Amino acid sequence: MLYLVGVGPGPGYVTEAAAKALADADCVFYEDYTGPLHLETIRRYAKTEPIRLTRRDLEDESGRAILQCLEKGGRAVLATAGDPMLATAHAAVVAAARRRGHRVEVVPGVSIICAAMSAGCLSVYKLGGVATVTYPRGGVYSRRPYELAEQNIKRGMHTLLLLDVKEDGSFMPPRDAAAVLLELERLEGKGVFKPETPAVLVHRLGWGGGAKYTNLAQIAASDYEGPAVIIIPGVLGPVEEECLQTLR
Ligand SMILES: C[S@@+](CC[C@H](N)C(=O)[O-])C[C@H]1O[C@@H](n2cnc3c(N)ncnc32)[C@H](O)[C@@H]1O
Repeated sequence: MLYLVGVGPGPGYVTEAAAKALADADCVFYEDYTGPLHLETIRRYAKTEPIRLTRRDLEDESGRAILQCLEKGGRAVLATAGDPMLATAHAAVVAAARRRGHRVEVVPGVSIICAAMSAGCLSVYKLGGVATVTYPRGGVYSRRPYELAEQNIKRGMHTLLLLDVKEDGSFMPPRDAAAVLLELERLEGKGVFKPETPAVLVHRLGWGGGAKYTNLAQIAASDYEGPAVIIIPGVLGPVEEECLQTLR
């Protein structure tokens, strides 16, 4: 049996279901490339030493170590930060295990997507598509955040932007993300990401950070560290507006 276990955005968000899955497992694997994971928390519940898997182990090797544990009849856990299935490619691990006849249970965790909407006072009813702000690869910028925000804004929807993970595993700081968005504006020129564009910055949630209602120019000049998300609000309702003013 394989359990995909989400342990939430930071220390202290482990659910009872997650704790039980960790305690009952014969093999505990974790990955920390889709979000920062508090290893001491995993160790507190697991009865075996957790084994770190890289993106390559999971995406190119199809999680072979996990399958080996399952094939010996063991109960395996793959623990991730946040929710194990939101904004990750772990559905492939689920599919690979099920194809081999193993049962799989997903133990949902508090996702940064939910946590950021809550901390940022924004209604999930108006959440449009989600995108990731990435560093240019080979000098080329992904235009996805721009295109998506443009569509969402036309529909009055909020745009939640996750931020890139660097090669060394560290998280893109918000100032770099704002700089990328302003550069996309320079390339596209449709007025989607202007310096004065209002933005909700949610940084290091669960790790002593918080939420701030600000704009892209101020984020670009800030020294907040990642991990973080930036939400570009759509049309605000009066309650959202009132609550956001408390985050200034
Ligand atoms: C690829 S997403 C994975 C989301 C995760 N599966 C979840 O459901 O929470 C990872 C991104 O979420 C954001 N993130 C993760 N943890 C965060 C935190 N504690 N506070 C703010 N943003 C966070 C960062 O933008 C990071 O690059």
